[in-house]
This record gives sequence, structure tokens and C-alpha cells, in this order.
Amino acid sequence: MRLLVHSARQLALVTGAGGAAAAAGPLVGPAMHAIAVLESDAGLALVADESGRIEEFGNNTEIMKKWQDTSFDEVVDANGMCVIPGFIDAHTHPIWSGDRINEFIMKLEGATYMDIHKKGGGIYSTVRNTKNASDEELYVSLKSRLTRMMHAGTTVVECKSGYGLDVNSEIRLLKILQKAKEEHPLDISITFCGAHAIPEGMNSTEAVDAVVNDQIPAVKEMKQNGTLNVENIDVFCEKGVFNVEESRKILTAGKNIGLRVNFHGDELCALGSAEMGAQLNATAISHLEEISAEGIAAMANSGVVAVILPTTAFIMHLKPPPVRQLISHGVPVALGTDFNPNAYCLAMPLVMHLACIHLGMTVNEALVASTLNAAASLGRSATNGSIQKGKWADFVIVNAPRWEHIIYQYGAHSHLIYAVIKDGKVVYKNKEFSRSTV
Ligand SMILES: N=CN[C@@H](CCC(=O)O)C(=O)O
Ligand SMILES: [Zn+2]
Repeated sequence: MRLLVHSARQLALVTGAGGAAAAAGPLVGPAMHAIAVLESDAGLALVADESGRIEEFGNNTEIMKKWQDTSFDEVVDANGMCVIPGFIDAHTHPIWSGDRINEFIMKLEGATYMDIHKKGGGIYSTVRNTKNASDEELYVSLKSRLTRMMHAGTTVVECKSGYGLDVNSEIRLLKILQKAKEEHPLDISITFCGAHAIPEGMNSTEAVDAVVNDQIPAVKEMKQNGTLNVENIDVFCEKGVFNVEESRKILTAGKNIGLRVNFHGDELCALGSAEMGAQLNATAISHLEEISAEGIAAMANSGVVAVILPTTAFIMHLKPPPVRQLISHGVPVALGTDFNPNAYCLAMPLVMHLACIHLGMTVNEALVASTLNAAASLGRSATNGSIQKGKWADFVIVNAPRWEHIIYQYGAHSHLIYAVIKDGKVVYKNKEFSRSTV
């Protein structure tokens, strides 16, 4: 067999209370809070099979006895620690060059995100820097970012293009993401985000035309010939960027080539993005700081996952997204870092802390949103996001007697994470490990 983890004190299963229910789909409403956590001072163990999937978990003594004659590729002693599912980061922009520290400072002095964008900064400045970077530079920085995410417990990550904005540049970024998907241990869900901004020198009609008639056909061809495994289509649906009808056209064209609809909506202005996304049967909509009551009802009715990005409201001093209303109306809520040059955060534990303190989520809800529900936003909830037989053995081992330390100890994840396991293989082990992190 591939892996034995033994002697853990807690296993946070992230299945419904009782252990079995709802593990193949997102958890909604009160079920987001009522998750099963196994606990035993006598120890708990998990086994992953040869393919890297969970074979079984439970009582240490029983499992050790049952598998005593089996050889394991790896054995992890998690004595007194907690095992939780690997985090799934539902929204990132990880491929770009050049920082935006000057803009960070301008914003501290009062400039807004949109002021900077309209003056050719923001996304436009990153597009210029990215065009000037070589493929190798972009790949090296992408890999380093993915590795840092992994060290913070992420095992699956959504990764967007979007700093190219023309067909050749966007395809270049998608190819580099594809290379990372093939070579990096993280499971990457690639998103085409050619409609991240209206390219300088174009109007919105020309930009929609370029995305629909140049970029999407190019993605389609590479998907069909097997060179690119792009899964999702995104657009920045926002006042001053793509309006609702323009976004609908782009998303529909993406959907027609088999991509899942997963886009930025209702972030800075209430445009009705959520309602439009629900009509298109979107898999997920991100941000939603300004979502309307109608938008919440529409998302709940069609089961669209709300990908909430606590770093955005925190960094930009925006009104926080209405997470409590989303949950109470039955919208499945997921979390993501939104890693991008405007919000340089790679770590899901920080995001969960902000989600609890700033947005009013419970610790259980934050864990569900960072695992099973984030998996649902990427079409992976049948295979990832909870500790259940047959799912990928993706775990974070938290060096503490209760799993909640990973949220409670703000900014301490690099000390608390003892190991990260992806498909039953240890992909990170903390060299600075010490038993006393509490
Ligand atoms: N809102 C649009 N996209 C990103 C920001 C990208 C950037 O500023 O470079 C976001 O999700 O926050
Ligand atoms: Zn984004």
C-alpha cells in the first residue's frame, strides 16, 4: 500500500455529522457547521491504497492489526496530531511578473483599485510586465508560488490566465500553467481568463469579439488536440470592465466548448452578475461583495457555489461579502486566497482566519468552504475535499491536539503544519518540527 498515517488524535472528516452523508456534493446551510470529527486519545489511523486513494480510516489498534503484514511506501507517525483534508484554493491568479508594491502604497494613501485600473495601472501594469518576462521566468515564479501554497496546506488549486489579454499571450500563459499541472505535485484546475480586462486601445465590443472569435477558438483547438487541459471559463464582470450582457456572451461561448462557468461577479458594484450566472447554470461565482437579495435567491435555486475571497475586502477596505445570508439561504460557500498582485496571499489558513473574524463564519464552516465546497466549485467534490473511502488521500497533518489551531493561531501555519500529503504521498514535511506548538 502507499501510505499509513497512525496515532492521530483527531480526524476532521468534513462529511456530514455521522460521517457518511453528502460527501459527494457541497454542504449547505446548517450542514456546513455540523461536520464529523473523530477523536481518540488512543489514536486514529488512515491507509491509502496503491493508487493514492483512501482505503480506510479509524481506530489505530484495529487498523495496525489488520495491516500488520502489509508493506507501506510511507509511514507517518502523527502522534497526538490532527488530520484534515488538504485545502482546495478555489480562486488564484498565480502567473504574472512584476510586483505592485507602488500601488499598494498608493492605496494606503487613499487611491482606489478602480482609480489605478482606469489610469492604466493594476491589471494593465501586470500585463505589461508579464509580456516582458520569458517563459522560463514565468514558470519559475509560478512553481515557487505553487510550492509555497502547498507548504501552507493546499493540495488542489484553481489557476487563472488573464495577464495576457490577446490570443498569443493568453495561450502562452495557459501552456505554462499546463506544464505546471504536469510537473508540480499540486492538482491544478486551469481557468481561461482572457476577459480579465478590456485591452488598452480596444473598446468593449472589440474586446468581446477578440475573446469569443480569436481566443476561445484557440483554446478549443488545443483542448481538442490534447495539448491543453483547460477546465473553466472566467470573465471580470464589473462596471468599467465587462458588463453583464458582454460577460454572458463570453461565458456562453466558453460553455459551448465544454468549459465550466466560474467567474468574477458583483465585486465592486451590484450589476446582477449572480442572477446572470445562475441563468447560465454557472458552477461558481467569485467575490459577490455587492450581491443582491435576488442574486442570493437565484444562486441558491440553481446550486451555484459562491467563492468568497476574504483577502479582497480586507485589503481594499470593501464591504465584506454577505456570507451569513448566503449560508442561511442555502448557497454553497467556498473560499479562496485570490492570490494576485493586488492581494499577495498564498495561504488558506490565513483566509480561514479572516473568514471567521471578518465575515462571521464558524471554524467548521471555514473548513468545509476550504475543502469540500471548494472541490465542488471545481467539479471535484466526488473525488476530493473530505476524508472518505475512495477519495484522493490529500491531507494536512496539524501539529496540535485540536484541528482548529490551524485557524486560531493566526499566521502560524508554517509551524503548525507537520506534513502535507497529496494522493497518498508526503509532498511536504516540516523540517523545523517540534512537538510543542500549542
Ligand atoms: N477582480 C479581478 N481580478 C483580481 C484582481 C486582479 C489584479 O488586480 O491583478 C481579483 O479577483 O481580485
Ligand atoms: Zn480574481
